[in-house]
Amino acid sequence: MTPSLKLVDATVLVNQGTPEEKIILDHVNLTVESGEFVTVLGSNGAGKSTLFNVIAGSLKLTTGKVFLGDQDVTQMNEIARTKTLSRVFQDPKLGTAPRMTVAENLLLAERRGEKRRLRSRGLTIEKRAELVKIADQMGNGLAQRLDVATGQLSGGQRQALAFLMATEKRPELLLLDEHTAALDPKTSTQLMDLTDQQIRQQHLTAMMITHNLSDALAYGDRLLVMSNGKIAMDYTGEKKQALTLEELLTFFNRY
Ligand SMILES: Nc1ncnc2c1ncn2[C@@H]1O[C@H](COP(=O)(O)OP(=O)(O)OP(=O)(O)O)[C@@H](O)[C@H]1O
Repeated sequence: MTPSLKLVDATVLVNQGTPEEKIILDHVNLTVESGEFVTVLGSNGAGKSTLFNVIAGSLKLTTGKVFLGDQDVTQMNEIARTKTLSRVFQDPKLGTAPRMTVAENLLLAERRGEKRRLRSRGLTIEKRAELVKIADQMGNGLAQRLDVATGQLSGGQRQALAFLMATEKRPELLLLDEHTAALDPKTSTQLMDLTDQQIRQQHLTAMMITHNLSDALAYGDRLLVMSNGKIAMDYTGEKKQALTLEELLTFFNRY
């Protein structure tokens, strides 16, 4: 089977030719198989967001290649890549349109990567029932707020909506960029459980950046640790299962 993601010698050099020249992604080779759920850890400035940015196309590689499925997307811009991948950010304001209602946002997400414009008359009784069902999966009152402008939602509801929008139309690759970090512990746990459940049920390929070591251990079937723009550790299968919090802490104290 074709992997969902392949990075070949992916390198980003910034401020080229100046005293501030720096490699922020250092010859990274990474293959993520279809259906894998990968958690990504690393200290501040380790290169986690840079890794996601080059995958999503918001940052161009200096050298190397990015493949999504069997397609070489190295030269493809960020918007074109949204046909294949979706991303949820830490900030609940990103990923949803604040003046549009929850229902309108969900309708828009159904058409991710397509050129067709949103038609408000598209919300038939059947469609509404379908959206209620989708929003109800969160169990946080989102389903009762379909006609509310997204800007009026609580941070947790908005982040749940952003997650649902990212997965409503099945992405080839789902990028979760500290998507629970801005939430209170209870809401964060709720969204993390929903995340895991959706990834498993829909057999999604997902990568999740987190600073929460326990979440990185508890979720996913592979764990990457980034350091200085490189993948310093890559734990899969039984090695990931056997990994302990103490070992991870020891690793972090060393870097
Ligand atoms: N466009 C850019 N130009 C110059 N330097 C950059 C650019 N983007 C990132 N960097 C630098 O690259 C390094 C890695 O940043 P990155 O945001 O990927 O780290 P991170 O692991 O996501 O950190 P955090 O946990 O703080 O979000 C940092 O030193 C950062 O300042």
